[in-house]
Amino acid sequence: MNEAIQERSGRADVIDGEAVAAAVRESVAEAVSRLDEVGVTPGLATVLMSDDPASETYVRMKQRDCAEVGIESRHVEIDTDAPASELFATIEELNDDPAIDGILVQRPLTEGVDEPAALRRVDPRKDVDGFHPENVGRLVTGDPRFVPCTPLGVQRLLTEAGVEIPGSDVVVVGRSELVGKPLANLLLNRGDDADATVTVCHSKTDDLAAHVSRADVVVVAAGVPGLVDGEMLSADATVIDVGINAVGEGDDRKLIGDVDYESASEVARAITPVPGGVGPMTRAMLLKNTVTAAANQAAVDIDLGLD
Ligand SMILES: Nc1nc2c(c(=O)[nH]1)N[C@@H](CN(C=O)c1ccc(C(=O)N[C@@H](CCC(=O)O)C(=O)O)cc1)CN2
Repeated sequence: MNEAIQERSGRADVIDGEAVAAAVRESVAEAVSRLDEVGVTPGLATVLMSDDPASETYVRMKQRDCAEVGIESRHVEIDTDAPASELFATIEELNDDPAIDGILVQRPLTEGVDEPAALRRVDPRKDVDGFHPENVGRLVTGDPRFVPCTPLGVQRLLTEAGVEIPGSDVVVVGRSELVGKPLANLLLNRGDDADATVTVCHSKTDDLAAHVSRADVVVVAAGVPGLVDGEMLSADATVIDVGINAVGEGDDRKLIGDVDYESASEVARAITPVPGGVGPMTRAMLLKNTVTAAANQAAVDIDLGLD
Protein backbone atom coordinates (compact mmCIF):
# COMPACT_ATOMS: atom_id res chain seq x y z
CA MET A 1 0.00 0.00 0.00
CA ASN A 2 1.16 3.53 -0.77
CA GLU A 3 2.55 5.08 2.45
CA ALA A 4 0.56 8.25 1.72
CA ILE A 5 -2.64 6.31 2.29
CA GLN A 6 -3.73 5.50 5.83
CA GLU A 7 -6.58 3.15 6.71
CA ARG A 8 -9.95 3.61 5.02
CA SER A 9 -12.69 5.75 6.47
CA GLY A 10 -16.08 4.55 5.19
CA ARG A 11 -15.49 3.99 1.48
CA ALA A 12 -12.65 6.46 1.09
CA ASP A 13 -8.89 5.98 1.41
CA VAL A 14 -7.52 8.49 3.91
CA ILE A 15 -4.61 10.55 2.50
CA ASP A 16 -2.09 10.90 5.31
CA GLY A 17 -0.65 14.43 5.17
CA GLU A 18 1.62 13.81 8.16
CA ALA A 19 3.29 10.87 6.39
CA VAL A 20 3.77 12.73 3.10
CA ALA A 21 5.09 15.80 4.97
CA ALA A 22 7.59 13.60 6.85
CA ALA A 23 8.87 12.27 3.50
CA VAL A 24 9.23 15.84 2.17
CA ARG A 25 11.14 16.85 5.31
CA GLU A 26 13.47 13.88 4.80
CA SER A 27 14.32 14.96 1.24
CA VAL A 28 14.72 18.58 2.41
CA ALA A 29 17.17 17.40 5.12
CA GLU A 30 19.20 15.59 2.44
CA ALA A 31 19.23 18.76 0.30
CA VAL A 32 20.40 20.77 3.32
CA SER A 33 23.32 18.31 3.76
CA ARG A 34 24.28 18.74 0.11
CA LEU A 35 24.25 22.53 0.54
CA ASP A 36 26.32 22.18 3.71
CA GLU A 37 29.02 20.40 1.69
CA VAL A 38 29.41 23.56 -0.42
CA GLY A 39 29.31 25.87 2.60
CA VAL A 40 25.68 27.03 2.38
CA THR A 41 23.30 27.00 5.37
CA PRO A 42 19.72 27.99 4.49
CA GLY A 43 18.15 30.64 6.74
CA LEU A 44 14.47 31.43 7.24
CA ALA A 45 13.08 34.49 9.03
CA THR A 46 9.53 34.36 10.38
CA VAL A 47 7.86 37.67 11.15
CA LEU A 48 4.81 37.79 13.41
CA MET A 49 2.73 40.91 14.00
CA SER A 50 -0.38 39.44 15.55
CA ASP A 51 -1.60 38.04 18.85
CA ASP A 52 -3.73 35.37 17.19
CA PRO A 53 -2.94 32.15 19.13
CA ALA A 54 -3.26 29.99 15.96
CA SER A 55 -0.66 32.12 14.15
CA GLU A 56 1.68 31.87 17.17
CA THR A 57 1.29 28.07 17.02
CA TYR A 58 1.99 27.91 13.27
CA VAL A 59 5.14 30.03 13.61
CA ARG A 60 6.40 27.83 16.48
CA MET A 61 5.76 24.72 14.37
CA LYS A 62 7.69 26.25 11.44
CA GLN A 63 10.68 26.96 13.68
CA ARG A 64 10.60 23.39 15.02
CA ASP A 65 10.43 22.03 11.43
CA CYS A 66 13.45 24.16 10.47
CA ALA A 67 15.47 22.77 13.38
CA GLU A 68 14.55 19.22 12.35
CA VAL A 69 15.92 19.57 8.80
CA GLY A 70 18.93 21.82 9.55
CA ILE A 71 17.57 25.20 8.38
CA GLU A 72 18.62 28.14 10.58
CA SER A 73 15.55 30.05 11.71
CA ARG A 74 15.22 33.52 13.14
CA HIS A 75 11.99 34.86 14.60
CA VAL A 76 11.04 38.53 14.76
CA GLU A 77 7.99 39.55 16.72
CA ILE A 78 6.52 43.02 16.25
CA ASP A 79 4.22 44.53 18.83
CA THR A 80 0.65 44.73 17.54
CA ASP A 81 0.55 48.39 18.71
CA ALA A 82 3.65 49.34 16.72
CA PRO A 83 3.30 51.44 13.57
CA ALA A 84 3.33 49.55 10.25
CA SER A 85 6.59 51.36 9.45
CA GLU A 86 8.31 49.14 12.07
CA LEU A 87 7.16 46.04 10.20
CA PHE A 88 8.27 47.49 6.87
CA ALA A 89 11.70 48.40 8.29
CA THR A 90 12.12 44.88 9.68
CA ILE A 91 11.32 43.35 6.29
CA GLU A 92 13.85 45.64 4.63
CA GLU A 93 16.56 44.68 7.13
CA LEU A 94 15.88 41.00 6.45
CA ASN A 95 16.00 41.66 2.69
CA ASP A 96 19.53 43.01 3.15
CA ASP A 97 20.71 40.26 5.51
CA PRO A 98 22.86 37.68 3.67
CA ALA A 99 22.19 35.03 6.38
CA ILE A 100 18.48 35.09 5.52
CA ASP A 101 17.37 33.29 2.35
CA GLY A 102 13.63 33.19 2.99
CA ILE A 103 11.23 35.65 4.66
CA LEU A 104 7.81 34.64 5.87
CA VAL A 105 5.36 37.26 7.14
CA GLN A 106 2.73 35.28 9.02
CA ARG A 107 -0.83 36.08 7.91
CA PRO A 108 -3.14 37.54 9.00
CA LEU A 109 -1.34 40.64 10.22
CA THR A 110 -2.91 42.57 13.04
CA GLU A 111 -5.92 44.66 12.04
CA GLY A 112 -5.18 47.97 10.38
CA VAL A 113 -1.85 46.98 8.80
CA ASP A 114 -1.84 47.11 5.01
CA GLU A 115 -1.04 43.45 4.27
CA PRO A 116 -0.46 43.79 0.49
CA ALA A 117 1.92 46.70 1.18
CA ALA A 118 3.90 44.53 3.60
CA LEU A 119 4.06 41.57 1.19
CA ARG A 120 5.25 43.84 -1.63
CA ARG A 121 8.24 44.86 0.51
CA VAL A 122 9.62 41.29 0.71
CA ASP A 123 12.46 40.78 -1.79
CA PRO A 124 10.84 38.48 -4.41
CA ARG A 125 13.96 36.28 -4.36
CA LYS A 126 13.40 35.68 -0.62
CA ASP A 127 9.60 35.40 -0.91
CA VAL A 128 9.29 31.73 0.08
CA ASP A 129 5.52 32.24 0.57
CA GLY A 130 5.09 33.18 -3.10
CA PHE A 131 2.85 36.15 -2.26
CA HIS A 132 4.87 38.98 -3.88
CA PRO A 133 3.15 40.27 -7.08
CA GLU A 134 6.27 39.34 -9.09
CA ASN A 135 5.99 35.70 -7.98
CA VAL A 136 2.20 35.72 -8.45
CA GLY A 137 2.73 37.01 -11.99
CA ARG A 138 5.33 34.35 -12.71
CA LEU A 139 2.95 31.61 -11.60
CA VAL A 140 0.10 32.99 -13.70
CA THR A 141 2.31 33.30 -16.79
CA GLY A 142 3.56 29.72 -16.45
CA ASP A 143 7.08 30.54 -15.25
CA PRO A 144 6.81 29.89 -11.50
CA ARG A 145 9.59 30.75 -9.04
CA PHE A 146 8.05 30.45 -5.57
CA VAL A 147 4.54 28.95 -5.44
CA PRO A 148 2.51 29.43 -2.22
CA CYS A 149 3.03 26.55 0.17
CA THR A 150 -0.55 25.30 0.59
CA PRO A 151 -1.22 24.89 -3.17
CA LEU A 152 2.15 23.13 -3.54
CA GLY A 153 1.16 20.82 -0.71
CA VAL A 154 -2.23 20.09 -2.27
CA GLN A 155 -0.60 19.24 -5.60
CA ARG A 156 1.82 16.85 -3.89
CA LEU A 157 -1.00 15.15 -1.94
CA LEU A 158 -2.94 14.57 -5.15
CA THR A 159 0.09 12.99 -6.81
CA GLU A 160 0.82 10.80 -3.78
CA ALA A 161 -2.82 9.68 -3.71
CA GLY A 162 -2.46 8.40 -7.27
CA VAL A 163 -4.53 11.11 -8.97
CA GLU A 164 -3.64 11.56 -12.62
CA ILE A 165 -3.85 15.37 -12.58
CA PRO A 166 -3.47 15.94 -16.35
CA GLY A 167 -6.96 15.79 -17.83
CA SER A 168 -8.71 15.78 -14.43
CA ASP A 169 -11.73 17.95 -13.80
CA VAL A 170 -10.77 19.90 -10.68
CA VAL A 171 -13.20 22.08 -8.74
CA VAL A 172 -11.58 24.53 -6.32
CA VAL A 173 -14.06 25.98 -3.83
CA GLY A 174 -12.65 29.31 -2.63
CA ARG A 175 -10.91 32.14 -4.47
CA SER A 176 -8.40 33.42 -1.90
CA GLU A 177 -5.00 34.82 -2.86
CA LEU A 178 -3.48 32.34 -0.38
CA VAL A 179 -4.98 29.11 -1.77
CA GLY A 180 -7.79 29.19 -4.35
CA LYS A 181 -6.27 31.44 -7.02
CA PRO A 182 -2.68 30.10 -6.89
CA LEU A 183 -3.88 26.50 -6.77
CA ALA A 184 -6.11 27.03 -9.82
CA ASN A 185 -3.15 28.49 -11.72
CA LEU A 186 -0.76 25.76 -10.58
CA LEU A 187 -3.03 22.91 -11.74
CA LEU A 188 -4.02 24.75 -14.93
CA ASN A 189 -0.43 25.38 -16.05
CA ARG A 190 1.27 23.04 -18.50
CA GLY A 191 3.21 20.20 -16.87
CA ASP A 192 3.31 16.65 -15.59
CA ASP A 193 1.49 17.35 -12.33
CA ALA A 194 -0.77 19.95 -13.92
CA ASP A 195 -2.68 20.24 -17.24
CA ALA A 196 -5.99 19.97 -15.36
CA THR A 197 -9.32 21.51 -16.31
CA VAL A 198 -10.05 23.82 -13.40
CA THR A 199 -13.26 25.46 -12.22
CA VAL A 200 -13.07 27.96 -9.37
CA CYS A 201 -16.25 28.31 -7.30
CA HIS A 202 -16.94 30.79 -4.50
CA SER A 203 -19.57 32.17 -2.17
CA LYS A 204 -21.61 33.67 -5.03
CA THR A 205 -21.50 30.54 -7.23
CA ASP A 206 -24.98 29.38 -8.21
CA ASP A 207 -25.64 25.72 -7.46
CA LEU A 208 -22.29 24.73 -5.98
CA ALA A 209 -23.43 21.08 -5.82
CA ALA A 210 -23.82 20.93 -9.62
CA HIS A 211 -20.15 21.89 -10.07
CA VAL A 212 -18.83 19.69 -7.26
CA SER A 213 -20.73 16.61 -8.42
CA ARG A 214 -19.01 16.69 -11.83
CA ALA A 215 -15.47 16.91 -10.42
CA ASP A 216 -12.79 14.22 -10.27
CA VAL A 217 -10.97 16.33 -7.68
CA VAL A 218 -12.61 18.70 -5.19
CA VAL A 219 -10.43 21.09 -3.17
CA VAL A 220 -12.31 23.07 -0.54
CA ALA A 221 -10.67 26.22 0.83
CA ALA A 222 -13.58 28.44 1.74
CA GLY A 223 -13.32 28.77 5.52
CA VAL A 224 -16.89 27.49 5.93
CA PRO A 225 -17.20 24.36 8.10
CA GLY A 226 -19.06 21.51 6.38
CA LEU A 227 -19.66 23.45 3.15
CA VAL A 228 -19.22 20.32 1.00
CA ASP A 229 -20.85 17.04 2.01
CA GLY A 230 -21.20 13.52 0.68
CA GLU A 231 -24.42 14.22 -1.20
CA MET A 232 -22.59 16.69 -3.46
CA LEU A 233 -19.76 14.32 -4.46
CA SER A 234 -19.30 11.77 -7.18
CA ALA A 235 -18.12 8.30 -6.12
CA ASP A 236 -14.75 8.68 -7.88
CA ALA A 237 -13.92 12.04 -6.35
CA THR A 238 -10.70 12.78 -4.48
CA VAL A 239 -11.42 15.36 -1.81
CA ILE A 240 -8.79 17.72 -0.38
CA ASP A 241 -9.96 19.70 2.63
CA VAL A 242 -7.93 22.89 3.18
CA GLY A 243 -10.25 24.30 5.87
CA ILE A 244 -9.04 24.47 9.46
CA ASN A 245 -11.85 25.68 11.71
CA ALA A 246 -11.69 25.56 15.50
CA VAL A 247 -15.03 24.63 17.07
CA GLY A 248 -16.09 24.05 20.68
CA GLU A 249 -14.60 25.27 23.94
CA GLY A 250 -12.22 23.88 26.54
CA ASP A 251 -11.99 20.08 26.45
CA ASP A 252 -14.54 19.98 23.58
CA ARG A 253 -12.41 22.20 21.33
CA LYS A 254 -11.41 20.52 18.08
CA LEU A 255 -10.40 21.32 14.51
CA ILE A 256 -12.74 20.55 11.63
CA GLY A 257 -12.47 21.18 7.92
CA ASP A 258 -14.70 22.72 5.25
CA VAL A 259 -15.85 19.23 4.25
CA ASP A 260 -18.36 17.18 6.21
CA TYR A 261 -15.91 14.32 6.73
CA GLU A 262 -18.39 11.71 7.89
CA SER A 263 -20.70 11.87 4.88
CA ALA A 264 -17.95 12.67 2.34
CA SER A 265 -15.83 9.67 3.34
CA GLU A 266 -18.81 7.39 2.70
CA VAL A 267 -18.85 8.50 -0.95
CA ALA A 268 -15.41 9.71 -2.09
CA ARG A 269 -12.53 7.62 -3.48
CA ALA A 270 -10.01 9.35 -1.21
CA ILE A 271 -10.07 12.20 1.30
CA THR A 272 -7.71 14.24 3.52
CA PRO A 273 -8.44 14.49 7.25
CA VAL A 274 -8.38 17.66 9.36
CA PRO A 275 -6.09 17.82 11.23
CA GLY A 276 -3.34 15.75 9.60
CA GLY A 277 -4.01 16.54 5.94
CA VAL A 278 -3.07 19.78 4.20
CA GLY A 279 -1.73 21.66 7.29
CA PRO A 280 1.50 19.63 7.71
CA MET A 281 2.08 19.87 3.94
CA THR A 282 1.91 23.68 4.05
CA ARG A 283 4.78 23.63 6.54
CA ALA A 284 6.79 21.03 4.64
CA MET A 285 6.59 23.00 1.39
CA LEU A 286 7.87 26.11 3.18
CA LEU A 287 11.05 24.17 4.00
CA LYS A 288 11.39 23.11 0.37
CA ASN A 289 10.96 26.70 -0.87
CA THR A 290 13.52 27.94 1.67
CA VAL A 291 16.16 25.46 0.52
CA THR A 292 15.47 26.41 -3.10
CA ALA A 293 15.85 30.09 -2.17
CA ALA A 294 19.19 29.39 -0.48
CA ALA A 295 20.50 27.45 -3.50
CA ASN A 296 19.36 30.21 -5.88
CA GLN A 297 20.95 32.97 -3.83
CA ALA A 298 24.23 31.12 -3.47
CA ALA A 299 24.08 30.34 -7.22
CA VAL A 300 24.70 26.69 -6.36
CA ASP A 301 24.35 24.43 -9.36
CA ILE A 302 23.88 21.00 -7.79
CA ASP A 303 20.96 18.59 -7.91
CA LEU A 304 19.14 19.03 -4.60
CA GLY A 305 16.83 16.10 -5.31
CA LEU A 306 13.78 18.22 -4.55
CA ASP A 307 12.17 18.12 -8.06
N1 LIG B 1 2.58 33.66 5.64
C1 LIG B 1 1.65 32.70 5.67
N2 LIG B 1 0.59 32.82 6.47
C2 LIG B 1 -0.35 31.85 6.47
C3 LIG B 1 -0.19 30.69 5.67
C4 LIG B 1 0.92 30.60 4.83
O1 LIG B 1 1.10 29.62 4.05
N3 LIG B 1 1.84 31.62 4.86
N4 LIG B 1 -1.12 29.65 5.77
C5 LIG B 1 -2.11 29.64 6.82
C6 LIG B 1 -1.71 29.01 8.11
N5 LIG B 1 -0.60 28.07 8.09
C7 LIG B 1 0.63 28.53 7.80
O2 LIG B 1 1.08 29.53 8.24
C8 LIG B 1 -0.72 26.76 8.62
C9 LIG B 1 -1.93 26.22 8.96
C10 LIG B 1 -2.03 24.94 9.54
C11 LIG B 1 -0.90 24.22 9.79
C12 LIG B 1 -0.94 22.88 10.46
O3 LIG B 1 0.08 22.23 10.55
N6 LIG B 1 -2.11 22.45 10.97
C13 LIG B 1 -2.23 21.20 11.67
C14 LIG B 1 -2.96 21.45 12.97
C15 LIG B 1 -2.19 22.37 13.85
C16 LIG B 1 -2.88 22.59 15.19
O4 LIG B 1 -2.93 21.67 15.98
O5 LIG B 1 -3.36 23.72 15.41
C17 LIG B 1 -3.03 20.22 10.81
O6 LIG B 1 -3.85 20.67 10.00
O7 LIG B 1 -2.84 19.02 11.02
C18 LIG B 1 0.31 24.74 9.43
C19 LIG B 1 0.40 25.99 8.86
C20 LIG B 1 -2.54 31.05 7.16
N7 LIG B 1 -1.43 31.95 7.27
